[in-house]
Amino acid sequence: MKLSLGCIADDYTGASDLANTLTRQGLRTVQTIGVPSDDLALPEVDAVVVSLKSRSIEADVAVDRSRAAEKWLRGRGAGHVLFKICSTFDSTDAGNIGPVMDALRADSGDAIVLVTPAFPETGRTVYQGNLFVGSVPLNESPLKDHPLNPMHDSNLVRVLARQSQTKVGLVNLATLSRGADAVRERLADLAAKGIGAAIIDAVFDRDLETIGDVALDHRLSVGASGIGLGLARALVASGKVKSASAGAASGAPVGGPAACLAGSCSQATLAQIANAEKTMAVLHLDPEQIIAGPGEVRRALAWAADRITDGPILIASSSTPDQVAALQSRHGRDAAGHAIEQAMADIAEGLVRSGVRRLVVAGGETSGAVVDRLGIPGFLVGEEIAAGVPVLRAVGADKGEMLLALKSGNFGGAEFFSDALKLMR
Ligand SMILES: Nc1ncnc2c1ncn2[C@@H]1O[C@H](COP(=O)(O)OP(=O)(O)O)[C@@H](O)[C@H]1O
Ligand SMILES: O=C(O)[C@H](O)C(=O)COP(=O)(O)O
Repeated sequence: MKLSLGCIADDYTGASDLANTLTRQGLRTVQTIGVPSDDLALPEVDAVVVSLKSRSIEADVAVDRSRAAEKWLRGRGAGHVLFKICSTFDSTDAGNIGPVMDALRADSGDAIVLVTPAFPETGRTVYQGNLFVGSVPLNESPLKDHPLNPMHDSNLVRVLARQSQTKVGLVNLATLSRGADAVRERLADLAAKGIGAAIIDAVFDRDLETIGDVALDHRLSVGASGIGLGLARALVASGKVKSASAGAASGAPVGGPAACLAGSCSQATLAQIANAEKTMAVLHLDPEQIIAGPGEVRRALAWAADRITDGPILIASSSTPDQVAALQSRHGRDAAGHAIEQAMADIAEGLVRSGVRRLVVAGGETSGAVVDRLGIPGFLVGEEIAAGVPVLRAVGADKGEMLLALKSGNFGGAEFFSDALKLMR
């Protein structure tokens, strides 16, 4: 297998988001969980997206795991590696985008790295280096209340510079609008001044195509699904990849009971949970009881056992920002987050043990905990449920056929949970 594109994603929902984009742009793509073991039978693909749960861990561990993934991808022929981060640049001043980028840039030999989280299809645009979520700057969006990575500065040149060892520059929209050669000239100017990374503006998909053209001159880029779209279109346009049908990975229906787990506390997910109350049984977990001990997991599994054969269920730990802040003040941000992630994994394990083979998970860190606990080594990309969220068909799992959807906290429409289950048969 000789890859045309290797990708390292810092969370599992972001990985499936990118795998979805690449697939729809005609790249045969597989999403792996971690660096695949040699005995994992991978299909002939153009791109591999290695999912890591590295967004919110210690920076040095994130660097080590990302470099191991890069080594595996380069070893299978990937001339270009995309470090996939969140379209809302989820990170803190302690990292991990900057430290991982610095390490991968050193490995790649690139003088300068293009960086953009733009993903216009989901309302993520960058102008003068400032990230907008819909019509508001990042620091005025719901991401300011993220439980683990609250975002308080929309200026990504500043944000990345605080995390990185290298100086960070800007390629603005005016330069981008003059085309790929103008971007190349700007990058050369910045690199000549010792600047090792450049935030690049992007507002429309056509901007991403220009970025993708230029990015392929390099061995590394950093960004979200938008730059993935640009890279994919550039690979196809250059003839380096023969565009495959954008069709979903098909397979036999899985059937059986279906369940949804929500650990995301995003505004979008809270609304989706409220809407799901109209179509399925919903259990709201008590976060305090989760932290207190295993009783809340046992209660959830007993609740599920009474209902799972009657129709889909949803179990949510999600709370409002004020409730999240109060819990964190009592127990600590990381401790609370970890405890709840592990409880969701316990519940997922119990549901699968009881026969669930169709599982929707809302939240990137939550998805990481759940998928790791289920021991699923990889996914094929199925139909798109909503922008950035595909149906995933597990490959290599020891539990037989499974369908999952790993929903980025901020993605999906109002009826996402029922929309997903309609496509997960
Ligand atoms: N009620 C709650 N209070 C505090 N933290 C919570 C609560 N429910 C979930 N969490 C934690 O919040 C974090 C949500 O992150 P994640 O799953 O990545 O969602 P998103 O995709 O919205 O970022 C996880 O660490 C999760 O365990
Ligand atoms: O928003 C994106 O680019 C990705 O889908 C992503 O990284 C989502 O992360 P989340 O933690 O699930 O919001």
